[in-house]
Amino acid sequence: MTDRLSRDLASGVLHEAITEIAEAAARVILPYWRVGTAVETKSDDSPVTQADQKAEALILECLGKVYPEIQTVAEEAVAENGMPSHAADRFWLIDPLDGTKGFITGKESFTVNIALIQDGVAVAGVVTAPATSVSWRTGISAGERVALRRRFGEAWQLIRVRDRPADGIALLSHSMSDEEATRLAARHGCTRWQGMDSSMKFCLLAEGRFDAYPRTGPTHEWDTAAGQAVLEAAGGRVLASDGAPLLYGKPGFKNGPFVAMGG
Ligand SMILES: Nc1ncnc2c1ncn2[C@@H]1O[C@H](COP(=O)(O)O)[C@@H](OP(=O)(O)O)[C@H]1O
Ligand SMILES: [Mg+2]
Repeated sequence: MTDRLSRDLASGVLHEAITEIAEAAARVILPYWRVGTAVETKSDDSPVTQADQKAEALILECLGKVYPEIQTVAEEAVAENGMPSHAADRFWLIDPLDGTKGFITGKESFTVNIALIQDGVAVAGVVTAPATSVSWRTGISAGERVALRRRFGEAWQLIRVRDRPADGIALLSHSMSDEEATRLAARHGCTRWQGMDSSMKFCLLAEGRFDAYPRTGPTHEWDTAAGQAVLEAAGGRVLASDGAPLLYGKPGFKNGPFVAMGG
């Protein structure tokens, strides 16, 4: 394809554009953090705040201006209007505030997520952590896809997964008991583990600070796509239970179990 989106994807312009949008969304979210923001409950019992809704509205407006022809699948729009019946060949997956439970209790590990899916593959993505003003994204260097990190306003640094040490450390969702977590980490060759909310887990693997993120419980595709794009660009992998890379545009935009790995 030789349309503008394809050219922007190949040149790196698209990766920079979605990062600007994610960082603008972070600036919308931050005033709602640690101020006792009101919490509503969605029909699936998960929490939502004005921060989620306002950040998503900004992201959809900005993406619509830059790439008007591309389908968007976004967490709060789905909660409001239902799941789209199909996925286009190319579409955006958007989670304006991943880790909402941690956000509400004042923790730092909540993120803004935007990913471009092409033929089922997460080909570009940005994850931004408003509380610490850090972004991780895909980019293009010498024609190759790379992973980058920066604090807002600072220069981008290339990041890469580390070779797995003998005493690897797993990152795990908080949604399990300590016994389950220890067993799950050991099953993936890790002697230690740490609990963490949100897609930041993928990014810390991409930076080479941790080694595996196994997930047995359900997630939606917008929870994982941007993190997977960053991790793969840093040399890592995200595998579904069939051992193949996790793909997107599945029925109900739902993921089964997966394991994300560094080096
Ligand atoms: N039963 C379920 N079905 C689908 N997704 C679920 C789920 N339970 C939790 N999740 C997803 O897991 C995410 C939290 O992951 P983690 O535990 O790694 O922080 C939530 O993101 P949100 O906070 O955006 O709602 C939510 O979408
Ligand atoms: Mg989420």
